[in-house]
Amino acid sequence: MSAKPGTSVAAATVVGNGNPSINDINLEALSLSEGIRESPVCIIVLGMAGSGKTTFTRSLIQHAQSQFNPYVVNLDPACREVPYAAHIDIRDTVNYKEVMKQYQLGPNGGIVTALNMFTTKMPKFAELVRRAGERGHKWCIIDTPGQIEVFTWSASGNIITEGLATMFPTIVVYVMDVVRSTCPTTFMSNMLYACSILYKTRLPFLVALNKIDLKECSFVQEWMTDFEAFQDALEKEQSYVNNLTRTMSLTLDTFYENLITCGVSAKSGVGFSTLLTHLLECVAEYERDYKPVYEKMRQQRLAEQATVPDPAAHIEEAGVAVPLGLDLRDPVSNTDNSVFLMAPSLVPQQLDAAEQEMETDAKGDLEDQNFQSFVQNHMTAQQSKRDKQQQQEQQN
Ligand SMILES: Nc1nc2c(ncn2[C@@H]2O[C@H](COP(=O)(O)OP(=O)(O)OP(=O)(O)O)[C@@H](O)[C@H]2O)c(=O)[nH]1
Repeated sequence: MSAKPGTSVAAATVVGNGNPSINDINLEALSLSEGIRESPVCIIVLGMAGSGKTTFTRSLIQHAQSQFNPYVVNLDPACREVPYAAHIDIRDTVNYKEVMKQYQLGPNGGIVTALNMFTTKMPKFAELVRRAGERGHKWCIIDTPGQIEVFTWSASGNIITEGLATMFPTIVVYVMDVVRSTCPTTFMSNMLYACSILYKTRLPFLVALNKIDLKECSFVQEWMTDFEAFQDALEKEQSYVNNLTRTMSLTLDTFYENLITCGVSAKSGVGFSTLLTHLLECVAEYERDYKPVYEKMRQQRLAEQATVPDPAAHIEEAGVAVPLGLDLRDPVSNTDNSVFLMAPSLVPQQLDAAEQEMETDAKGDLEDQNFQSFVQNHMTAQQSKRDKQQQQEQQN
């Protein structure tokens, strides 16, 4: 099922290949200077590729619909289709394939750059989320790209997360595939990743143990709470990293203590009513422990924005631009095919099958004609050669 066209965030000018900064978000201009709003609560859905983020987002929307009327955002520029109706869809703003083509990038570079470009529209994005809150959307659910590191370790992921957290209550849901975590070492690496995201985002964190229709998640919860049980599981595995895993599990003890986990099946919808309760706990946690920190951050930003230095004043300190190894050009300003703002109706359509066939036929005809004239020329040349030979023989 494909989503209905979302709202396009692009409207402003193109900024090179995207050079966003959190300071670009002018809080005063966004009518967000009064303080962190109560709603919508932003729920950022993260997880390893294939863990079930998109399916989870769809289920969460369904379960939260009546109570929280979620506003939905898709930030994965590379997905072909999403199984829910997104209010904002990055694919309506940035043409990921065109980004790859124009900047000569591979798939991951394309996603990062597309996200960077989207982030240059962060003020507009924040404004849309604010207005959604005023229209009665109590939650804003944000689905992120398949490649988790693209979001968690990129400047733009950081700007989006931090930007939202300084304007709205924000929490992170980490979707974990329980089926893939049955091996203690894989479980441990997944947990280390979750832990690193927690430290990086500094936001309330909920682990959704997904796919419990395929595998019960009690073993994961047991490994988190009972060190001996995890050691026993580890003993059964012959791996050279066992010692490291053992040490890590001890280190993560404190992390587990404060972690909220919930078993769900994004496919069947099992566990979602409990998950909603946990999400509300996370919101309370944000209000209690995190809001003061982010409130302080926003005050600092407001103060910084009030005293914006004149860039011209520091012109002498500016360095000299060094050309990059790659030929990174600004996107061609071409109305036919720009990387920015490709609302579905504006995207140059692929030729349909009939048109392609006609084009192929026309090409075929031309090739035929060329070939015929080549043969004709060849034969004429041969004939004139033979005539010349005959003339010479007659003269002799
Ligand atoms: N059995 C079962 N399958 C699931 C569940 N959740 C997701 N899946 C399947 O897992 C696969 C990946 O799901 P997606 O929702 O696309 O996962 P994703 O994390 O968004 O994937 P990427 O964005 O491509 O990384 C799909 O085949 C889903 O049908 C679940 O709860 N149970």
